[in-house]
Amino acid sequence: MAVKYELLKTCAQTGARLGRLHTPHGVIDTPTFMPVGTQASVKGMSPEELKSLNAQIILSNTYHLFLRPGHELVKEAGGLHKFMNWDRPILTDSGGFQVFSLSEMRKITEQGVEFRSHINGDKLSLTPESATQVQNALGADIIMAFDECPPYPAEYEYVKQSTERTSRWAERCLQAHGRPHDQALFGIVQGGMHKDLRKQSALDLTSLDFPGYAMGGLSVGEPKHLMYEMLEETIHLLPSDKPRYLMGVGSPDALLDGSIRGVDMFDCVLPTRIARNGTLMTSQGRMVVRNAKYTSDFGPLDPECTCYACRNYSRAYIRHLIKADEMFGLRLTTIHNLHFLVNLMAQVRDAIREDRLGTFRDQFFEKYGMAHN
Ligand SMILES: CNc1nc2cc3c(=O)[nH]c(N)nc3c(CC[C@H]3O[C@@H](OC)[C@H](OC)[C@@H]3OC)c2[nH]1
Ligand SMILES: [Zn+2]
Repeated sequence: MAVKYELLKTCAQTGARLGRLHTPHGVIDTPTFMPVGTQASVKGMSPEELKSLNAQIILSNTYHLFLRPGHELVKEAGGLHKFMNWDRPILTDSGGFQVFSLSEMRKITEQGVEFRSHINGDKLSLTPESATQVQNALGADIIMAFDECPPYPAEYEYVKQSTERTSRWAERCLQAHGRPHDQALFGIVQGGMHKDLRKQSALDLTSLDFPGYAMGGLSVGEPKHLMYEMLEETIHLLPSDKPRYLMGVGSPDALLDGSIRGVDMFDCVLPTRIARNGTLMTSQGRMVVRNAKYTSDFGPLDPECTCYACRNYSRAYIRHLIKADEMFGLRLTTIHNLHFLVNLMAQVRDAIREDRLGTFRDQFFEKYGMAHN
C-alpha cells in the first residue's frame, strides 16, 4: 500500500498535530524523530537495539550509498531493508545536500551536479533522474527529491536561481520516479532565508502534488529565529493532509518548537554524533560524562531515564570506557541519546493528545535549560 498520512488531531494549545504515517513497512507515529543511519547503519546500533528503543523509521543516504557500496549491489542484495536487516520504514535523502557538504570539485548545471568522490576522487555526477533511480534501486519507503540546499548566507539572486532550478528538478524527479512497491517521493521546499522565495517554492512544489513535503535549506548555520520565521512562512502553504518534514533538525528545543509549529518529521545526526564524544542529553540538560567530576559517580547517566544504559551502568563506568576508548562506551552513550529523543517525541505526542504541548515545552525548557540545545 502507498505511503498515507492520517491526521488524528491538532493540539488545542498550539499548532502541533498528532498523526500516523502508514508505509509499506509499517506505521510511524508523528511527530517523530528519525535516527540517521547514513551508510546503512545507525552507528554502533543493531536493528534489535533500535527496535528496543522504539525507533519506528531510520534514514539512510543516497550520496554515501551511491559512492559505496553502490546502489546496484544493494539492489542485488534485495534492497536496503534486506541488506541491513531492518524490516521497518526507511527514508533516504537524495544526496543533494551531501554533494555540497562532502564532495570536492563540484559543478552545478541545469542538468545536475558533477563532483569528485570524497572517498577516492572518482569523477561522478548526480541528476534528478539518476538520484531518483538510485533511490528506486535502494528501495526505501520514502525518498527525497534531488535538490540544491543553498549555502548560508547566500546572495538573493543566487538563492532565486537555485530555488527555481530545484523546482524544475522536482518535476524531473516525479517524471523519472519508477514508484517501485509504492515508494513515496517527497518534495523539498527551498528559498533560503527569503520569504518571497520560500512562498514561491512552496507554491511550485504543492502544484506538483507530492505525498509529503520537506522544508529544506534550513539548519545550515542560520540563527534559530530565522529558521522559525522561514518555517512559519512556509508551513501553512503545505497541505494539512500531508506530512511535513523539517530536514536536519534535532536538538531537543528545536524538536519541541518545530512540533509546536506543525512539523511532523525530524532527523538529525546530533544525538549519535555527540554521543561519540561522550556528550549526553539528559533531563537536567547536557552532560559531558568524560568530565573528571564523574570519576566516582556510581549513579546512572540520567536518574529519570529508563534506557538500557541508565538501568545497568554507572557514570563512572561509562566515563572509564570513553576515556579508555572502549567501543562499548560509545554504544551506551548512543543508546541513551537515541532513547532520550525518541522518548521526548513520545511525550510530545502525549502532550498533543491532551492539548498541553505549550505547557510541556515550558516545563521541559525550565528543567533542560535553554542554554543547552
Ligand atoms: C543538518 N542540517 C541540515 N539541513 C539540511 C537541509 C537539506 C536540504 O535542503 N535538502 C536535502 N536533500 N537534505 C538536507 C539535509 C541533509 C539531511 C541528511 O543528511 C544526513 O545526515 C548528515 C542524513 O542522511 C541520512 C539526512 O537524511 C535526511 C540537511 N541537513
Ligand atoms: Zn538513559
